Amino acid sequence: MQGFAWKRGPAHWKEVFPVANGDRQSPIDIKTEETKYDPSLRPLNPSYDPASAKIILNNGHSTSVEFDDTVNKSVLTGGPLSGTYRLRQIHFHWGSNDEAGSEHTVDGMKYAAELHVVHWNAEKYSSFVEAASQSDGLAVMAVFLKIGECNPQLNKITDRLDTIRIKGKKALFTNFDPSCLLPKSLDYWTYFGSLTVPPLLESVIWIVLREPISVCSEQLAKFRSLLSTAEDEVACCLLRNFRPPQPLRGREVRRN
Ligand SMILES: NS(=O)(=O)c1ccc(S(=O)(=O)NCc2cccs2)s1
Ligand SMILES: [Zn+2]
Repeated sequence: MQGFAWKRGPAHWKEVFPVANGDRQSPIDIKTEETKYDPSLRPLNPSYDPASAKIILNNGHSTSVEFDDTVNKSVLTGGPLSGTYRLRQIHFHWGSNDEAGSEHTVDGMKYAAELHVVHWNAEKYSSFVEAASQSDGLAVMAVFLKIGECNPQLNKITDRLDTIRIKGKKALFTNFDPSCLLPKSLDYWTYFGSLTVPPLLESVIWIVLREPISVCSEQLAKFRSLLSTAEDEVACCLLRNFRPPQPLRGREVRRN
């Protein structure tokens, strides 16, 4: 059934995952005038070991780089977080053209794409799956990709996509520190939300960086050339994979 919900798109996810209508769903539109400065928020402290990177994968819904999360080798601390969150994977969201593709929006503005750096609370929970069902289980750092200059760091990912075009394909991918995809400033907005894909679990502390990184059309075209279909299926390109903004339901968005 999950595959069916996926295929019919975000508007139908509530038929299989009723939490889609929950009161802490993601993404959201960030209305900058309504964000609240919080002096208790600390600087973000990502600390990643490039040796943690393991594989690059096409799961049919996005492309991800998966990391070794069996030990605290690559972690995120600081910011709004209590304790140490372990790096699990990174992935991207994009659209069918350069005018849309991000999941979060800023005062209604869509960026061309969005990078998600996914971490889990390994201090409190014994596995990623357990953490993913807890209100403080996951921490996802979101980075906007703004159309402009080609991003040489992003080429480390886009140059490998032709080897994982088909859904389910994976390839070795190591010696990669995702900090190379972060902007100069680590200033952020933060709010309590959810996974933006099924099962839409409301277990994510979102940390949205305010400064975007650049991406060019040619690099985005490589993401769109990935297939959402497996070897034995009629080929279908993964042209878009972003969920639109969801109701804020009274939540506060804080900034450092
Ligand atoms: N867009 S997003 O950052 O909200 C993510 C998308 C996929 C994520 S995952 O790879 O961590 N799996 C999430 C899970 C699947 C089953 C139990 S949890 S996180
Ligand atoms: Zn995501």
